[in-house]
Amino acid sequence: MSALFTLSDLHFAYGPERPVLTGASLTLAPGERLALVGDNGAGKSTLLALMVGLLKPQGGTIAAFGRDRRTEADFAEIRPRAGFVFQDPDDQLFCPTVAEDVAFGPLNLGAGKAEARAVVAETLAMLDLTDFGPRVTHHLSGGEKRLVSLAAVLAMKPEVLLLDEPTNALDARHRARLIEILRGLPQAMVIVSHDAAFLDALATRRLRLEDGRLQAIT
Ligand SMILES: Nc1ncnc2c1ncn2[C@@H]1O[C@H](COP(=O)(O)OP(=O)(O)OP(=O)(O)O)[C@@H](O)[C@H]1O
Repeated sequence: MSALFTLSDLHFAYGPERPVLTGASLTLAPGERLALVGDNGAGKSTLLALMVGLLKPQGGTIAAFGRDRRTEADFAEIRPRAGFVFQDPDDQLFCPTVAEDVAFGPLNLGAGKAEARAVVAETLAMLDLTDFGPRVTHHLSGGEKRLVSLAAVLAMKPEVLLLDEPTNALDARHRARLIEILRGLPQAMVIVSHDAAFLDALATRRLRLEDGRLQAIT
């Protein structure tokens, strides 16, 4: 089967002084749970942002879901299909309540109110967050916000998940539950994490980002 994402020879720098990516290439195949590791500041979050067009590479190509992607319209089309769970949930959640945050994506994709309500209930239940719907998002703990940001992305039923440090701020119980949930999902995913045991439990393949390039870890 063809790759979901193919990144070829990506070059990226935020400014002229220090390049972040200097020829990074990867493919993501259906069903893979690809771990992306590397030192702080290596460029892992930057790479995820490039995959969904939040940043534009200065060189190289990005193909996703069978087509080359260049323009903002190309990336607008793939963003709901490649759900990005940000490192910081405060960048993701902006509605007054949890239910509204989780409903936002489905409503934006054209779901009716009743359908969105059903997706919210189903997604919150899957993450053991059944009673969280009416909670004020802003008042949640860091770990709770992280789970709600995952719910908000899963509610869009993406074909690929891009997870940036998903275990940050999670206690042992929720971390174990997250492993169980992710193992049960059919989607291909890219997981950026410094949590080695978490990656051991999930990854089907690993890449290290070092000096701006990706290398397989065997
Ligand atoms: N908006 C920005 N403007 C300028 N430099 C940035 C910006 N965002 C990130 N950087 C720099 O780019 C480099 C790569 O950052 P990035 O967040 O992608 O690394 P990372 O591998 O995800 O790190 P970590 O493991 O610490 O989360 C870092 O040196 C960072 O300081």
